[in-house]
Amino acid sequence: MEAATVVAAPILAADAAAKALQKKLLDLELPPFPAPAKKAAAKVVAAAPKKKLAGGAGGYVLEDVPHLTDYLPNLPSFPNPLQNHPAYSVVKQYFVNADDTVAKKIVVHKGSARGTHFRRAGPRQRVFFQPDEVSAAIVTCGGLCPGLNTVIRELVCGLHDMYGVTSVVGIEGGYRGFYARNTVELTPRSVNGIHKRGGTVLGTSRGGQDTGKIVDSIQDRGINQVYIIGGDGTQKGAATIHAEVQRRGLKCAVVGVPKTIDNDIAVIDRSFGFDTAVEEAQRAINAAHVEAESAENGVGVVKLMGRNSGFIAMYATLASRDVDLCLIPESPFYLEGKGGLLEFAEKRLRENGHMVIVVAEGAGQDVIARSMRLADAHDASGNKVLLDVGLWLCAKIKDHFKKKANFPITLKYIDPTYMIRAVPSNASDNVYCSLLAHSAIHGAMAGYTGFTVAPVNGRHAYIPFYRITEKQNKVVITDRMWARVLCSTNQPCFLSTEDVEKAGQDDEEPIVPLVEGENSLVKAPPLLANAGDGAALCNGAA
Ligand SMILES: Nc1ncnc2c1ncn2[C@@H]1O[C@H](COP(=O)(O)OP(=O)(O)OP(=O)(O)O)[C@@H](O)[C@H]1O
Ligand SMILES: O=P(O)(O)OC[C@H]1O[C@](O)(CO)[C@@H](O)[C@@H]1O
Ligand SMILES: [Mg+2]
Repeated sequence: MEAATVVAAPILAADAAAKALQKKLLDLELPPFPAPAKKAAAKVVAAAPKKKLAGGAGGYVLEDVPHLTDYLPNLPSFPNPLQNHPAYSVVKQYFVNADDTVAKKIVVHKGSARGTHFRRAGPRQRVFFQPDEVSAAIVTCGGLCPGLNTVIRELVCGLHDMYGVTSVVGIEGGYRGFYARNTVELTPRSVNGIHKRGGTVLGTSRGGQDTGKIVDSIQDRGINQVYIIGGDGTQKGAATIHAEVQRRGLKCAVVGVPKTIDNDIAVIDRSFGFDTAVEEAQRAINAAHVEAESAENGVGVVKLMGRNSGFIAMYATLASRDVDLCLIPESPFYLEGKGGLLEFAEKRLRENGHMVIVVAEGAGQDVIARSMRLADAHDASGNKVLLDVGLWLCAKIKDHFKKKANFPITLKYIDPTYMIRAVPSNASDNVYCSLLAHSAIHGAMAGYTGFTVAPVNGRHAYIPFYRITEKQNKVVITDRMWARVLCSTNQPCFLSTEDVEKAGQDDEEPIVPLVEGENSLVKAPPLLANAGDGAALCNGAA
């Protein structure tokens, strides 16, 4: 059962809309919390999340996150110990204002509603945990990602250095570690230097998410802050853990820290480790380019990670500028015939004598499955096991040119998939991970729970789990960023009008093209006035 969603009202009808909204929100109040239950008897089935919405003038909507006092109304609060911390005492406005929020959408028009906002992350004046009362646990789940160790380190050190928390344990081997393994004690000393290593010192896994047993373990061990680092699957697991913790009436903050090399988590700006992965991918693309350039009709093929979302391939392509063709899961392609991949490869080789192809591992899965008549297989977490698009593509290209008289090619295949995620995070990801960990700690100490922390439009925010898990972040192929890729590679877009229409169907808000004099504020300069063809093609680039 899902609570009603509030629709943002236009700014012109602000007051009336706000009143109607307030009335709706009153109806959405959480029901009184049931008496604390002991343990779940059988398998836990998560209830649909109750949305916590607050409305304001001009169609403003706050999609708030749960707070421990929602179901434990008499919890005492304490002054934040940070205000006596020598490092922070000089900061003029260290605590965020109680009503600070972060806008989901920052490009607006004169008549736009203010729209969805999230609670701003950061330290609060009052906290709901005494330092010596906190018993924190950290777990990492899903695939590896650069920066995991940095987040672990900063959670331990941040809790210790900012709030004086000394009891932190690590759960080993992902979700199943809660009930199948002992915990490891984490201290600033034991985690010192781990940020310089790839992987996760806690270990990770897929599958094994048994909510009942996990919450039993949380309850039995007296854990009252859980930091869960992982991707979309992990955040879904965290949502069910939070729902069960709340059902049992436990004073335990459940905090999600989003991790995904694929950058496939919705709403947030980008996920940690992504920057490092793109940088690492450059090394493989460079190698492919060198190999291709040095051979007669050299073809370099690089396969990069990206199960359902092609961000790594897209950004690596844009960064490199040596790529002739970028294939991602979101953009279908075909091999044979007019406008197909093989025709393009032939043309590019005739023009340049070499070419580089970057392919995301999730690209072309339908085409391969059809050609091989294979049944779906899934991993322990339920993710589809991918067919090897890299090997398949190489075989198809080789076959094609073998049949051509006087067109010998030299093809080199580079598969650096695990190499780009098993490295330590770079400097920018390290700073990002540190801030993320701090924001997570401030939220938990302030009593917030059931949230994922991440930057939204450059500001850290607390985002309800349902917002993060309801859909995956994907490359929008009708957006300007993908156009920039096509513009830089000059590859065919492979799309029919039907494909383009279908691609636009998932867009959250309908795109209204600006028409000069009608809905545009500024009279647009004529295209090509001061620019070359390239600039006109990429017109509108932000
Ligand atoms: N719908 C779900 N509900 C509860 N738990 C889930 C769900 N989906 C996945 N999980 C659990 O979350 C953990 C991680 O999931 P998964 O293997 O899909 O990786 P992820 O967190 O999505 O990270 P990534 O995809 O970046 O590797 C696993 O232990 C899995 O069992
Ligand atoms: O082989 P594993 O560990 O299941 O991970 C592979 C998957 O994990 C990811 O790196 C996401 O974390 C995907 O890009 C990739 O498909
Ligand atoms: Mg995932």
